Amino acid sequence: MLSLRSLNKQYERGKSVLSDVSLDFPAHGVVAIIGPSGTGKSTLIRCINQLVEPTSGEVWLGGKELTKLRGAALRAARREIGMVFQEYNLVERLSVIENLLCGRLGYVPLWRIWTRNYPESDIARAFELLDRVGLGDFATRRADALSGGQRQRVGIARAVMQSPRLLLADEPTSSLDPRTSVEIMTLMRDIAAEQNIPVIINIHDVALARRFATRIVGMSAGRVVFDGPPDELKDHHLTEIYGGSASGEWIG
Ligand SMILES: Nc1ncnc2c1ncn2[C@@H]1O[C@H](COP(=O)(O)OP(=O)(O)OP(=O)(O)O)[C@@H](O)[C@H]1O
Repeated sequence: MLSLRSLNKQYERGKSVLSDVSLDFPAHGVVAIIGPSGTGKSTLIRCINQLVEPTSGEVWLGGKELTKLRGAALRAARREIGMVFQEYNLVERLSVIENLLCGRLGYVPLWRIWTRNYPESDIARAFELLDRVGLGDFATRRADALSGGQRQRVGIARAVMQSPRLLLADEPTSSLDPRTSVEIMTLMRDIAAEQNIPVIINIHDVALARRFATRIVGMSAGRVVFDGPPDELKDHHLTEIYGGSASGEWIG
């Protein structure tokens, strides 16, 4: 479904942030990408939807090479990839329901956005999704009056409004308390399964990755050093990914 071939990224000449990353992702399931800070996880996720342009290598989604696309063709391909952000990226002064409708931005003509004249079917879908993420009573509330967990629920619903074939999440729980983090991971896993799409999540918390992922990709210094199911991720892999740690407190 999604295939990364020999991806390399250098923001500065001679300094590789991603080195020869090749991964194939299936059409279902939760893949967690783990690794220490600065190891290139966000860069990898952003190379998938081309928010970051790889220095070399290929990204294929559903038979299309995204790395070759430009302009309107790239925008159309990006619509098929939903993204959930650590800091939610909501439009703070807009209502919750309008934030969801922003997920249709790539699909409806701009005049409809400017005049806030969305198709009835989009509005109905937005209300349906709001109910699904447990915020049915919050439609008219401004985004800046929500808690972090509620914001992330809106972020997830907005991403699903795009009708994506793939969901990416960049540290979606880093700003949340442990209980809310579990709720958000549960929601992402379940909603992706309901939509029949895969989800790829960058995550610092190894315990959450183990609990929710069907597959874990471990990165170190821009390279993939582990790729397998959670029960195959052993302490020596974690040592390779994170380096030696006396406390081992990150081992979930
Ligand atoms: N736009 C940029 N320009 C230059 N360097 C960048 C840019 N974005 C990221 N980097 C560098 O690339 C490296 C990898 O960053 P990246 O954000 O991908 O890592 P990460 O594993 O997601 O880290 P974290 O877990 O802390 O978010 C870092 O050294 C970072 O400083």
